[in-house]
Amino acid sequence: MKDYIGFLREELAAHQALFTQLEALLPQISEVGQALRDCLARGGKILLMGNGGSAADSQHIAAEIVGRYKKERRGLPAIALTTDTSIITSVGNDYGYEFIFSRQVEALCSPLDAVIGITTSGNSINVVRAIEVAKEIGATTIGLTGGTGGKLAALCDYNLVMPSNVTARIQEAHIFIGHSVCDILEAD
Ligand SMILES: O=C(CO)[C@@H](O)[C@H](O)[C@H](O)[C@H](O)COP(=O)(O)O
Ligand SMILES: [Zn+2]
Repeated sequence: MKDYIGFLREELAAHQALFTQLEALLPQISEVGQALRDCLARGGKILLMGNGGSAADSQHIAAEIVGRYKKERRGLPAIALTTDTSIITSVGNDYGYEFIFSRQVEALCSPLDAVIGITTSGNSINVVRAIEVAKEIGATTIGLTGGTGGKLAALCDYNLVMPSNVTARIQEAHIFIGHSVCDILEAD
């Protein structure tokens, strides 16, 4: 019987190498956590978006914030812009897929808010457009990307660029960051 252990060992080694490099990003992760605390303290909310696995990450992080991560506390305001299939299909159908997030930012975002775009390439056009609209509104903008950071890197107030070109590895690091900022949001 064929086994996959050699392959898995390589995947694990690549994951571990990336996580070792995350040490260098801890100051930036801390800053983003503080920016999100400031957003909530001034009465803002957190909007998140991404495609595919990053859509799942957006929902996962919003659920931690609205519900509970580790601590008993009041619910905090966060919305994943990836969940309303009526909005996504109508805006996608009537205006185009590239507008599915920007239209929601236009409708829901205030200058008090923070908007988090999650894209491993940094180039998903629907995320890029949404961040552009968030900037016009005056919200705090945060990009979680990989590789070179793509188009998003030039746009956001805070850019967390994972030092990898492999989508799966970048996503694994993104969810570590999502959990880390939840830790910071729940800190005393
Ligand atoms: O989860 C994965 C791959 O691990 C995929 O669903 C992946 O998220 C999709 O291909 C996305 O469309 C990639 O978009 P992006 O990360 O470049 O913005
Ligand atoms: Zn994935």
